[in-house]
Amino acid sequence: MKQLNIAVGIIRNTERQIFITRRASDAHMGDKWEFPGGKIEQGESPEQALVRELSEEVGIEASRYALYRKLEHSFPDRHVTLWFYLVDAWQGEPWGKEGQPGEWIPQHALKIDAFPPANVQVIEQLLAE
Ligand SMILES: Nc1nc2c([nH]c(=O)n2[C@H]2C[C@H](O)[C@@H](COP(=O)(O)OP(=O)(O)OP(=O)(O)O)O2)c(=O)[nH]1
Ligand SMILES: [Mg+2]
Repeated sequence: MKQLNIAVGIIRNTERQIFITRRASDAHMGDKWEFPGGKIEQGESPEQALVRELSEEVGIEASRYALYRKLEHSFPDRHVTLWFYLVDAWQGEPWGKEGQPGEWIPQHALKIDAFPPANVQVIEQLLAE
């Protein structure tokens, strides 16, 4: 079975809004909302992958981040380890650089069902803050 390590950014502004993006219809977990991020490549640290993915996907240069939660999830075809980082300082303004929809949403308004099942516990943690 495929084993993937994924670095993910929970980009939060001073108004406690979080920037989320929508996965492409034809991707794994298509049409689900996500925290931007992607695969940690060979030789990369999770932090390096985080900074690279946020630059590629939403056009920001992350400058302050801390590990918020690490979760494992088995999908029918793959096992993923997700490293969720809270990102609270960056340069630039996030946008859907790869053509994906993106929006700021109040932290307390996150919807568990809108995200992949691997995200349940991290969304619960954010909602409980
Ligand atoms: N980015 C992101 N991926 C998530 C989240 N929750 C979740 O289950 N995933 C899963 C979906 C995918 O199987 C995997 C992320 O892979 P990805 O498709 O974003 O990988 P990537 O950006 O490197 O893109 P590529 O190699 O396909 O071009 O993690 C999430 O909140 N954010
Ligand atoms: Mg990605």
